[in-house]
Amino acid sequence: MENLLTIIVVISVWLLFCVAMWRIHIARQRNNISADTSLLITYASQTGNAQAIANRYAQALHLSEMANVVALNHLSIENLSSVDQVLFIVSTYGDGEAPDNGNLFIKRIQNAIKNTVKLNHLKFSVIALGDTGYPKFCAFGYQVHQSMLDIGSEPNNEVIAVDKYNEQTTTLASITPRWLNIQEVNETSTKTNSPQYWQLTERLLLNPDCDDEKLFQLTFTSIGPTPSWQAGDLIDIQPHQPKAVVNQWLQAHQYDGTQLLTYQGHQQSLSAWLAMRELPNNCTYSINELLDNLPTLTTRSYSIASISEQGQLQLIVRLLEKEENSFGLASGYLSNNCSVGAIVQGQIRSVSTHHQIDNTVPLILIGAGSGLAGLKAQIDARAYFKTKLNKPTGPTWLIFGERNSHSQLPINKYLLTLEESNLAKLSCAYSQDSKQAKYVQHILADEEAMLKQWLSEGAVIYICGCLSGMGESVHNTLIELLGQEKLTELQCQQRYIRDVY
Ligand SMILES: Cc1cc2nc3c(=O)[nH]c(=O)nc-3n(C[C@H](O)[C@H](O)[C@H](O)COP(=O)(O)O)c2cc1C
Repeated sequence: MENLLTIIVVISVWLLFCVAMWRIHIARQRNNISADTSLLITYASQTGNAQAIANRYAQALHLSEMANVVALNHLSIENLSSVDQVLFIVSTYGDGEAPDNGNLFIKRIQNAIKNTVKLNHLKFSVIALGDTGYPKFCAFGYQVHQSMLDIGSEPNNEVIAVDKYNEQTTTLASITPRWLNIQEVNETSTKTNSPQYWQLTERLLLNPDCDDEKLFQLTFTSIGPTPSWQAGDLIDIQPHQPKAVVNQWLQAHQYDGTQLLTYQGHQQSLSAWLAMRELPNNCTYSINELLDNLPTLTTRSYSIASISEQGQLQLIVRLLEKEENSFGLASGYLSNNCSVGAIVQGQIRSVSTHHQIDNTVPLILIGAGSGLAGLKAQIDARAYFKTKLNKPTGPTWLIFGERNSHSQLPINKYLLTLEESNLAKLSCAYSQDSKQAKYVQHILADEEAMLKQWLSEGAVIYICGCLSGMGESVHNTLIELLGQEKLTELQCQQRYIRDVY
């Protein structure tokens, strides 16, 4: 008996020792970029693409994500001094600007140059993500490249500019600089997702009988097991052309839409294939050349409005009306053309910078219109934490802008239930109601004292909605009220998070 007790005590002490050593090892990895690292991968990413690529490289090159991958704002001159090679993977945001987690880097390099620092020993490559639809294509990537030249580092190659990166269609091989030795990059082991399909089960118009652009809440269930995601994640939806557009195009170009075509192992009618393709005015391809030559429509990203624990995926989509009866491709597809019961292809994109919110601290949610999606997911996450897991949560303050205050509108009914069920303190700005239009930034200015009080209690600010207009006005108002320095400090502490598009 005594022997058995001794054995149990020895095993327990050994286990405790192992756990302690493991925790020390993890803590070290978190705090340090290891000194003997010769390659560092750094990313600046607003919506998760550049970060996902950085992690795919780390995986493919058998590097530690914790020790070798770092957000650009966390990359110090000392880190750069201690490595031989740096791979920058940076996207461009706003109007040719840096993503929020990379916006301190250029200044840091410029300051180092002023202090006569040189990084001559260092070689680097920049993979720049962007979209040619924006006037300043990959501008931030080019700025990073130039800054590194200015500080004396040697480029391995020109900037690799990637247009409309898509995890499903852009292979690592096609964007990898040659020196990284592509042989080592095992594509299949680093492909994270296979296509996901969702059935539309409900479409609810949130603002009926209004003159405004229509706002829809869409509910989907997953085909197959529900994948998991967190509040703050996005979904990349594959849009489809309206049927009438495909038929018109087929007729104009004299193709038979009913003809069955087999492509990449799947067979369906030409009409079905073309629904997902760009349809140019001039097209002289033979029917068998079409699928190799017409590009697939670019996916569109939407903030997810629910959490996976609810077992369904929700989106809140504003129908973009271009001219009478002509709609935005993706919003038209989701709001008009795709019938309830239809299957939609959509890939969840994890955005880890949106995840790091401690449920116990106060949360200030700010947004307008379809930005309700990202805010609702945060509220749902807190509600789940509080009611299902029985854990204490910090208070939530929702500052929200819509056009019409009519209390019978489903959107306003939803907002009121949040207050009634104590899920959030509510401050609404309605732009079309009062004599003087009111927007969310006006609420911030009116409630300056309360805003500062919440921040002094450790609040996180989370913004979701359109960047031009709401996002920029809120950003500028916060600078006026708090000062640029304080806002940068909040950003570095992950307490100012923007999910704006
Ligand atoms: C609000 C917004 C602004 C953008 N501005 C630019 C831009 O000025 N130039 C550009 O090349 N790409 C721009 N993009 C495209 C992104 O760089 C591109 O989608 C990229 O894949 C995003 O990568 P990330 O997820 O790592 O942030 C913008 C995207 C968004 C959502």
